[in-house]
Amino acid sequence: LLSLSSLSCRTTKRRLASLHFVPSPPRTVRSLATVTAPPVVVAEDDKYGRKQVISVTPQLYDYILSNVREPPILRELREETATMPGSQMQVSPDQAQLLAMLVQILGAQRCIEVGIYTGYSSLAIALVLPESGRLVACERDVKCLEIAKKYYERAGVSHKVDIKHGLAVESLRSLIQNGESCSFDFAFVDAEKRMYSEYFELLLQLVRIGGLIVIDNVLWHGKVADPQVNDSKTISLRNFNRKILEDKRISTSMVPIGDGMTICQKRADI
Ligand SMILES: C[S@@+](CC[C@H](N)C(=O)[O-])C[C@H]1O[C@@H](n2cnc3c(N)ncnc32)[C@H](O)[C@@H]1O
Repeated sequence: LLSLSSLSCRTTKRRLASLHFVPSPPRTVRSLATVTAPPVVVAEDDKYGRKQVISVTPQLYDYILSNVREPPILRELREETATMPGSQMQVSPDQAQLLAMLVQILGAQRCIEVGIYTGYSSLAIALVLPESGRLVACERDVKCLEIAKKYYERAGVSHKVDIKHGLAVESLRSLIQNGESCSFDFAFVDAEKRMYSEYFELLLQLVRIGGLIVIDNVLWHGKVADPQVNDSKTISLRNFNRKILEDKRISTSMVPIGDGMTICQKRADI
């Protein structure tokens, strides 16, 4: 989804105002990318311990993308989706690569996705699942599903994807009612932002101990860190992030990739 590099200049400038650039403060984010300043910032105050932090400028983000191995079928889907009228955000190629890596590291057999859209992230997951693996993928929009199904077919992974058409919360509840609790290795959440807490609670039942729940958009275009922004989605995400931080049932890491992803692992002692 939205790269941090494409945060609005207003938000980004505010975020960067407390930081000291080397060698000199940029006037805009674009000037960082195209003129002189390197994408390295050093925090000035003790709070950050003068730590060096990489800021992902457009130039650096181009470089990151040039180092992503994106399968041609995924690239085609991404490009077709981007040209659709009113197109929504897909995960970015670097995010898709990370999701695929996590699935492979886990040796996952059973995965869940909440929010397929046209299928970019779900296809990235299905491509790396073993032949015996299954991805239960939830989506309410039938038109998006048509595109996703077309690409699952073309990629030869249709047999690995079990589409649940409808509201995701209902699909997740019916999996629990069918006795599938603790049977999934990996879950990815990228649907209605105000429902994240509900998705998370249901997925925590469905995922096994040691399994992962990955949540997208946790930085919400930087708005979660801006006290001036208080719309309902931003407040929900802020509350969700706090809830995750305090939740002793999981280990967690917030990763500033794409629009921000939190990786949670279900702990043994819940
Ligand atoms: C940001 S898009 C997902 C993008 C997708 N992960 C990708 O990388 O291409 C969010 C999707 O969630 C779906 N969605 C939103 N609310 C939903 C709900 N309550 N139940 C099921 N799907 C939902 C939307 O229709 C939309 O397709």
